Amino acid sequence: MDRIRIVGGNELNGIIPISGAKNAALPLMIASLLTSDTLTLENVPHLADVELLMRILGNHGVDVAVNGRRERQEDSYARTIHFTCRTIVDTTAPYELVSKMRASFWVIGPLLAREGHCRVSLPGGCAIGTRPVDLFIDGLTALGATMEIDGGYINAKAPQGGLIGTHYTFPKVSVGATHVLMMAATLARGTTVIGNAAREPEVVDLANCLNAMGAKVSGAGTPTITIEGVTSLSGARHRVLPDRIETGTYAMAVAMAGGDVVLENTDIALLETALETLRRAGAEISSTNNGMRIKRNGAGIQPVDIVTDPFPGFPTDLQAQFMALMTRSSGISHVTETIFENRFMHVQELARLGAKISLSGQTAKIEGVQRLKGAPVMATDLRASVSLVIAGLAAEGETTVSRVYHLDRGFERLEEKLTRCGAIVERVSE
Ligand SMILES: CC(=O)N[C@H]1[C@@H](OP(=O)(O)OP(=O)(O)OC[C@H]2O[C@@H](n3ccc(=O)[nH]c3=O)[C@H](O)[C@@H]2O)O[C@H](CO)[C@@H](O)[C@@H]1O
Ligand SMILES: C=C(OP(=O)(O)O)C(=O)O
Repeated sequence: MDRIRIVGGNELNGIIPISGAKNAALPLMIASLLTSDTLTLENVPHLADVELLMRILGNHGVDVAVNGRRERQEDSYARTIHFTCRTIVDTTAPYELVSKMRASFWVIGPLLAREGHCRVSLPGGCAIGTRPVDLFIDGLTALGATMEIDGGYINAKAPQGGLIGTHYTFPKVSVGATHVLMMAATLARGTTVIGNAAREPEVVDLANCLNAMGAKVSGAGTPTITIEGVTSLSGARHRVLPDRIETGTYAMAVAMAGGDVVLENTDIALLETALETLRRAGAEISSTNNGMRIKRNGAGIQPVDIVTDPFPGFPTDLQAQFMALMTRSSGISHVTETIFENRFMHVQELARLGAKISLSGQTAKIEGVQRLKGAPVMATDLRASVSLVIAGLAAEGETTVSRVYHLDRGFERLEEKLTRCGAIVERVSE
């Protein structure tokens, strides 16, 4: 199994191209199930999750054609991919595939809307909490579907004549359930109003794509989304928005290691809360033509408290990375996780590098230390794994991160992007 080897101590200087967002690409790809025409997506990142979803969609009858072409400059490999689902050949999403990635469960919305029935395995994904699917079940039930759990699967059935528009307010904000209800409602009869919807930029990206396909979605990006059902959707061409979590991750890497880096093909407006937090921690951040520039000022890293929250709050997907940064701050900081109940597995791994972190319920107290020292550590989930890389960049000596498959789910060519900026990071195969 591969490991990532990091020799800490080098500053980062140069340019890092930001990829298309994994968390936007996945629902956008799933939207291809809603039409018999071709959905063309540009700027699709090359990630394990994307490849797995291609296989899952292929199982349902989606033909996937990849136009590997180099965009803009040699270090950008954003792909344009055509997804065509003339007919749905299989309405079952099997356990073997869905259990590997949470988002693959989201096929339930389009399959139900287009075919009127489906059988979808309960999901797997990062082990960061129990991650139930009650909101999906309640939301789709509100659209008239019958939902039944049977042998680890959900059997979903739309009423005769298809799903029916409804008013449904989520009791809790869920990104995935918002994606699914929005997709399902595009082909429902009548108007659906979703209350307490997730406001994440990826929800807006999906709504824009659905509208380009002929859907009538308004209000995405606010807590109330309105969808007027249409009888069919057509093909479209859509560009996946930049990955705000990858952007924030590299910004934190620079804040940690020091240096001066331009993050290209991204947008500062996608992660204002996280960047404001980084400024308070001592980073200098400015907007550029097509991205941002980040420098660490001379004052070192200041301690800052954060609380994760749905967008526009501080993203849970940057919590581990920020905690890694705080391990080297000049004081005491607190990180409170409010989205997932078990998203602190990086704590014990950061401790192996010499970090001082104590946990009390959903809050971690981090006492900044003068030095971290390299050690073998283990990736436990996607964002935790990259937090260990960030810590390794500032640790003395060698850090090796095992279970790199977590990292490959969401970070495209991480070693290459960091190495080009002067870091010593390499993939070692055993
Ligand atoms: C592929 C993708 O986009 N994944 C993101 C998505 O995950 P995902 O869509 O799975 O996360 P949700 O927004 O649904 O989860 C938020 C909270 O709602 C709970 N919940 C969710 C659904 C449900 O039916 N019942 C329920 O209780 C979850 O357990 C969690 O506590 O949003 C998360 C929160 O920003 C991110 O960390 C993930 O990276
Ligand atoms: C938690 C994540 O992904 P997933 O929802 O697919 O587990 C993530 O992207 O950080």
